[in-house]
Amino acid sequence: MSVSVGYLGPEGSFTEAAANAVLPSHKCYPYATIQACMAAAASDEVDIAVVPLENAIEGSVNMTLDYLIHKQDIPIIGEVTVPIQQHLMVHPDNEHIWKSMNNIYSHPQAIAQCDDFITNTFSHANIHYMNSTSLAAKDISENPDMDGVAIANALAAKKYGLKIVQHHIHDYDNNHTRFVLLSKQEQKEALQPVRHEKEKTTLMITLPSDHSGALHQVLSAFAWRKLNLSKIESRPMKTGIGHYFFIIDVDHAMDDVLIPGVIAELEALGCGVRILGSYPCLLTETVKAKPIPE
Ligand SMILES: O=C(O)C(=O)Cc1ccccc1
Repeated sequence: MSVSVGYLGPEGSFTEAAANAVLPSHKCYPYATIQACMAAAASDEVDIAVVPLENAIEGSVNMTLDYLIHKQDIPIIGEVTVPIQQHLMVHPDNEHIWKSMNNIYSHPQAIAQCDDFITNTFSHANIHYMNSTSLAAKDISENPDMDGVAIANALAAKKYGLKIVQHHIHDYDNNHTRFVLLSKQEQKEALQPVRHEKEKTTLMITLPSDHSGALHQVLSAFAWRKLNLSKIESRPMKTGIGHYFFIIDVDHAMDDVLIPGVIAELEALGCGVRILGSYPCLLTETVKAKPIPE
């Protein structure tokens, strides 16, 4: 059965590439912002939303995390990590004058991933933050007089007929972004053909106020059960200085014993616990091998 998939558009974004990599045979629909894409999944306009959550160079995509925490409780049903290559591209009319152009357009994460390159090569330029890298590429392609360059991926350059003038301009080689799949349904059928390496559970935890050693006790609840944590991050509760949620990724699927045991222990400490999802870490290159003929 085919499902509908929303992604941060327009076509040619990194998010579209991630969505196509894991759900290649499903229809994908572009949304102008991360929030609009998540809202589409919350209102059942699409079955699954694919949005960026974390980048190896720049850290969390706070927009995504905060929407999940504060706006809509849409479970994480899968994650996929993909390599990210940033390139500098211009309208073909401007191929030979790109160094003198005065405006750089891209998504804030892409701008941040290329900070050294921008500082060294474009210190004179104005930076324009766009909703996505592909929107930046599209705008440049439609406006040769914009006096600008875009930072985006090779797919966007191809799709919008732009000329890549500098390849691989991200500051660190190992540039990866982790995208999450969000859905109100489990979507077992859609995900069943996609191989995965392991499972994770993401929890949002609030500490009891003014309780010394509370975070230490929270971490002990995972430690003595030998549950490995792959991420811990604090995000503001937005209720006052010093009020934080902790978002914790556990390298373990929701089960009947260990994770419920942790949650019960944390609640006994006075913590609030919300499960943001328990989900497979999907592998991109693989759609399940064809069955061997009998
Ligand atoms: O702007 C895009 O193309 C996105 O999909 C968001 C993004 C930006 C930079 C790195 C990874 C994802």
